[in-house]
Amino acid sequence: MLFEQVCIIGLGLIGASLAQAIRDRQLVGRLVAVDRHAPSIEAAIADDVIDAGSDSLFDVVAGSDCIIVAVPVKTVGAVFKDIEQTMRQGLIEEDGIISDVSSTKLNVVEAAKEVFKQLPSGFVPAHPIAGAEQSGYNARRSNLFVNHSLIICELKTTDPEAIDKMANLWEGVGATIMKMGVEHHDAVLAYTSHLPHLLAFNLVEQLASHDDNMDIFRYAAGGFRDFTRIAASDPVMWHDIFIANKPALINALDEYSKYLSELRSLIVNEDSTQLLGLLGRAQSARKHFGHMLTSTPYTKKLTDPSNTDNSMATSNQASSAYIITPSTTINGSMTVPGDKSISHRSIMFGSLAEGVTKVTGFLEGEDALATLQAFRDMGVTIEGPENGEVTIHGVGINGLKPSKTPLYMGNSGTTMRLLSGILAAQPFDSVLTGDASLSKRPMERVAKPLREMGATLQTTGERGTAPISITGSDKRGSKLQGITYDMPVASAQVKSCLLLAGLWAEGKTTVIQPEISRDHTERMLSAFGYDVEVEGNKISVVGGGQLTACDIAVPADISSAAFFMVAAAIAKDSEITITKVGMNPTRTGVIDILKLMNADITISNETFVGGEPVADITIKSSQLKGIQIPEELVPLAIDEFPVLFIAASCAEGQTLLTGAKELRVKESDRIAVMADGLTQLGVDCTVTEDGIIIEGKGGNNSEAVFGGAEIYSHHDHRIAMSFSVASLRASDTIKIEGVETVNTSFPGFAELCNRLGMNIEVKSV
Ligand SMILES: O=C(O)C1=C[C@@H](OP(=O)(O)O)[C@@H](O)[C@H](O)C1
Ligand SMILES: C=C(OP(=O)(O)O)C(=O)O
Repeated sequence: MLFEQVCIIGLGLIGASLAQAIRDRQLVGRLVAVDRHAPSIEAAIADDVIDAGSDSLFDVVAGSDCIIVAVPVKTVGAVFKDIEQTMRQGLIEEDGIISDVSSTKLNVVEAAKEVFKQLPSGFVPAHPIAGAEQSGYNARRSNLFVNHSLIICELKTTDPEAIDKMANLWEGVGATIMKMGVEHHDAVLAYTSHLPHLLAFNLVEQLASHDDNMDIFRYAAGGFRDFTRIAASDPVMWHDIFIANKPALINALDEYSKYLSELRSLIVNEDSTQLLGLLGRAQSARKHFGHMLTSTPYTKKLTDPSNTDNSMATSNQASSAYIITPSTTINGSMTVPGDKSISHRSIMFGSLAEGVTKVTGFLEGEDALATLQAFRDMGVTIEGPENGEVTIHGVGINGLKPSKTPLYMGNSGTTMRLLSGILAAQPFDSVLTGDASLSKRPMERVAKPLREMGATLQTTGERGTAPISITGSDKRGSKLQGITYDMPVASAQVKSCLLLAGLWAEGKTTVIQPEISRDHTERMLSAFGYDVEVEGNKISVVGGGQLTACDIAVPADISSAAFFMVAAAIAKDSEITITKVGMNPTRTGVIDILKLMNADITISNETFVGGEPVADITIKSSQLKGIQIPEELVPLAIDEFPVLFIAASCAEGQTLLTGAKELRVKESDRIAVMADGLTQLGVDCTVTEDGIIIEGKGGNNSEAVFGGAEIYSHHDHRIAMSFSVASLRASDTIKIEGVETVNTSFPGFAELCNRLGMNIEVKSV
């Protein structure tokens, strides 16, 4: 039993629901209640909700080790006086718990100070974020608090044990505990609850006072009804709350008036770009705030987006799994989603350009959506995405505004590293955060050269990792300087970060890459009319130029196509054609490697779309052989190695990969994680410092190579998709946990696999 006897004062909706919830779950020894309204007490006794009750505290309180005050805020002070007297009379212990459920907290704490002089050590101010338009004993619901937050305001004077006990009681009735300071509580509630209620009452009042109010109400459709639902709440209660939380509410109201008059002038001036920007930002913030809070994907449907404050999911929780039963062949013609690298850059360049950029084929996956959201947060008006179409109203090279909140990059290394370059050059400060996987990836590789350019930024994570905190040039007082940087690793992200910073730097910024890496930044700079000098592995830009909007057609992503290329090659009697795939020569390493492994690949319909080569790729069942992978191909196939390891397992003989240390710092350590999974599936492999040796089990495409296993994705989309492909040569079921991450680059992956002949069942876990 949590308490011997709990005494609830006030059997309104909250008090009665709490009593019923405690009773149903048998959490305490005895339950008594006080209410001035005798019928409520009588009913509660008759319904066996309480053991005893009265209209006077003095009749029933004796022996209570916990008192919960659930009366209107205005009367809390008077109730405290009664409680103080019962203490003095020795009816209850002085160190017993006294708690409340009031919507405002500063006034409750003040009232307690006034009555008790010294705040009792058992005083635990609490507030359940739950309610309904109905009030009174008869509206009670035993499940009212399930999955709702309960805020405890911690006071220095409160005994931590008392806080724990109250937290246990509320958890017992299903609530999720949150803790915050008293002032903060009142300010937060003023914005999230009190202001919306006030506005709802106000709008109904405004419409009701029109002469033609009946017509207005008769024709008022969903908008009015939705917006004003809460105006049906108890006026006395809300009157008391508004007065009790006056300072914080007035503050919120003043800010609201400012926003409203700005919105008014946008309409008066018919300023479409700004108006659309404001509405678009608000829409996406409303759509995504739940995802941001819970660190769940943008593309995942939340059951009740308005209710996410109650489900503080941790970002690395696996929420869905693939259960894959073996299949043997895969056939058909298909397209895969848009290129991730190009989609990111289309938003970045479009935002920084003068004019309107129209993007088609945009990848509506988590990573690219994180980039899009970040630029919206920095004041850019972006329409869409709708069927891959995005319209970006560029703000010009100096038009970004500081985000009001830290910029959340989700799982996307590309977003974080490229944005670091852009933001290091802005006049304002920024903070960049990411999910648990991104927060482990090295960020000093961009921070260090940016500092050489004169930027001020810190990787505030444990080991040179995110969050990244960037100080704007206004505070720093100097512009970035162009540098020549010899890159220690062949990374397109580092290269792009520095070239982007170079757009604002004084003089020339040159990056020298040890090996060729993807060149989408260079190509897109040219497409937006910015001069880029490319001499072999040396790329330079001169700061101070402008970007001019242009239309971008994003080709299909060869990194996504790679899964189906390997799938068709390792399966029997299979043939797949993937149409309009981006064939940028800095990305086609996967084709070269598969060809060296003897894969039957044909390229057709070669053409150019928006400055990038594209073609159809046809691949048939192949007798693959193991090879030593040429090191110069590594950066050109960097994201395709997980699935190439599946191909190597199905090849005849050994495959040796070297010079691929970079794989260890992707969304997961792709060498270690793939090796673990392959071993689980029965493939021999040896991990080396910069690569892997895989003993192919090859031979006949009709024979199984892999057994069954349960594999964890480690929050890495490419790991999840690669092991899915293995099911085409597996003898048993492969279960992959944590597949929600597939949405970062390939929404619709499982559906497409199934259409082509595989057996993937998606399960929520
Ligand atoms: O610039 C880009 O768009 C990317 C570059 C590569 O990363 P590195 O630059 O770290 O190799 C790649 O792995 C990533 O998926 C996308
Ligand atoms: C490494 C990848 O992406 P990023 O670095 O952008 O997270 C990837 O998509 O495989």
